[in-house]
Amino acid sequence: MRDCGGCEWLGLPYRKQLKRKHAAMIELYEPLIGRFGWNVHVDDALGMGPSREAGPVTAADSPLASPRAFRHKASTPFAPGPHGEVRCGFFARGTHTIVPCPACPVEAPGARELLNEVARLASDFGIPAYDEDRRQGQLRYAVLRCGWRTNESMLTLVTRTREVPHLDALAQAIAREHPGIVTIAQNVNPRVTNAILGGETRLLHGKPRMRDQLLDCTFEISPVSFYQVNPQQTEVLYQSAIEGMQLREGDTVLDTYCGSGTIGLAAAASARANGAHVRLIGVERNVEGVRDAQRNAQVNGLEDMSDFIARDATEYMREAAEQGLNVDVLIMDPPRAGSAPAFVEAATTLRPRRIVYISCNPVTHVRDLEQFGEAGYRVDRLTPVDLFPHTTHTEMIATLTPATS
Ligand SMILES: C[S@@+](CC[C@H](N)C(=O)[O-])C[C@H]1O[C@@H](n2cnc3c(N)ncnc32)[C@H](O)[C@@H]1O
Repeated sequence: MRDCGGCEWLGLPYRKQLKRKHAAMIELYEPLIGRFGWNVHVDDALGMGPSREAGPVTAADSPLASPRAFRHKASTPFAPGPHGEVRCGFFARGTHTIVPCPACPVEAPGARELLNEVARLASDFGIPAYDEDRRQGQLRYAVLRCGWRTNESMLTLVTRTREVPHLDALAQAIAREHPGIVTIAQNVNPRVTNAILGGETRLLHGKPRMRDQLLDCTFEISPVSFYQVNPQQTEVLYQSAIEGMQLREGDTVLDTYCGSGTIGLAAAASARANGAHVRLIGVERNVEGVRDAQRNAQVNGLEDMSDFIARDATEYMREAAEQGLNVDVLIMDPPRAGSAPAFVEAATTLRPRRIVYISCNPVTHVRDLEQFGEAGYRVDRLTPVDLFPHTTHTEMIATLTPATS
């Protein structure tokens, strides 16, 4: 199982993992804190507790169980076997050699087994797996999303071309065996690339989106929209981010890099539950994500107070700064590359009362926070959240306010 190349810290006690992550974040953020003289320290890492109800744990808690079955997204590449059969598992690091994986302890129960069954059925239907070296064959990847608070799941079969003989029959066979799979989609990726998904998606079975729930909101997610992989810890992340927003009646909240709208909508719903009504604007460049966000606003009864816009976030911010848009609270959650200097410049021109900056890459986080520091913002809170137990990755939340406030 360890041949898969994932979960490099699986053998390390969870307490030690959390301590290491905390120590690594202190080392990374201390020069930044020192440079601006901010009165802030890096909080203890919020680790994964035994359940949602029990809440997060830190290294100080006892006992600390090692998290299991927390990844609600599982994927596999496919490759042809010596007899033309479809093989699946993980690519051995740096190669196109498939390492089989009968079961995975960190994925949702049954997820890996289902992906293995897809490979077996594809072999039975004679659908050829894609050969990365020869660039021939059809079936490239399968991506499975499993609901956390629902029993729904969604399977995406990624193929090299649109026309694939027997693909519909494969989808129907999977659906018959697994009624919980409410969506089976085909995604077409003809490119020579390491990216899993291509630009075209079509429905093979069921409904276009699956449903899940986070922080008492319901979210519909389509096959190509972003949705966090560890829902229990996503709630911890969002809850901590919402606390940092300190929303007030009448606030305008701008949720940038908003994916399917999950953070902003959860924040608006939480404010509403506390009697405060906010206006929400979400910006995301993935059109499918924006469509999901608009539906999610409706599903949660927030459509009258929210707008979602399909745009590049930096372009949107530049225009918003030129037009003097009123923004009270800014949420940022960019991909690993971080934000852009022009985004940060526009954000500081808009001068929101609070900025909550979530990052899956602390290195680019520090880089962007430095620019905020130079433009007159200070960091008031720095919280690591362990979204990815057993790996070296740490998610960070920074809360910023204008230094003169
Ligand atoms: C880390 S995800 C965060 C999504 C969402 N906040 C959540 O919690 O599910 C980053 C998102 O930024 C989007 N994105 C990446 N670059 C962007 C850009 N230049 N402008 C707007 N959105 C972008 C991606 O499509 C993705 O949905």
